Amino acid sequence: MEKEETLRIDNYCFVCGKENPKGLKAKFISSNGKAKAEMILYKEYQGYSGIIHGGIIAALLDEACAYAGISLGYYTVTAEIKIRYRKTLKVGEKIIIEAFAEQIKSKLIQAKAQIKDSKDTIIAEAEGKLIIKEKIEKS
Ligand SMILES: CCCCCCCC(=O)SCCNC(=O)CCNC(=O)[C@H](O)C(C)(C)COP(=O)(O)OP(=O)(O)OC[C@H]1O[C@@H](n2cnc3c(N)ncnc32)[C@H](O)[C@@H]1OP(=O)(O)O
Repeated sequence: MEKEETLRIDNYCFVCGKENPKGLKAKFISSNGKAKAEMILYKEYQGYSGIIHGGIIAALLDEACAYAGISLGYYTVTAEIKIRYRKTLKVGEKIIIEAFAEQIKSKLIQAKAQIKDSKDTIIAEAEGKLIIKEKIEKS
């Protein structure tokens, strides 16, 4: 049987990679199944004029879910993610991205994430199903 490829982090993740010059460079902090990041998205990430592209919002929510899963000690891949876009996000607004994850089966982590603006208004929410690929070895 073919051996499964291991997941590697090489700092080039489009959302969080410090070395990806074209990435979003989001800085997540995470522990105990929770993840959080704050950032501002500029014009480079808009769709319609002045409004951040929904695909970028989805990527941030997905990443937040993954970080929440990582903080439980697992590398995962996203099997499913459902996004609810509640308000448009304006270019240049500060946002807070938060996620919460829990392991509900041996290979399945369920995660919820949301993005709020600085007035605490929910911009978008997500529910994700993450499949555990491997346990993170502590170095
Ligand atoms: C720091 C960097 C962070 C980066 C974060 C990036 C996040 C991402 O973008 S990940 C990339 C995008 N996602 C992917 O590429 C995933 C591609 N899809 C796949 O690899 C597969 O379809 C995969 C692994 C999701 C499911 O594979 P499949 O062969 O169907 O599942 P399998 O391995 O047999 O099953 C595993 C378990 O998961 C369950 N499962 C699979 N899919 C689902 C689902 N949609 N809902 C619920 N459970 C599911 C199965 O039922 C099974 O459970 P059990 O062991 O209890 O029977």
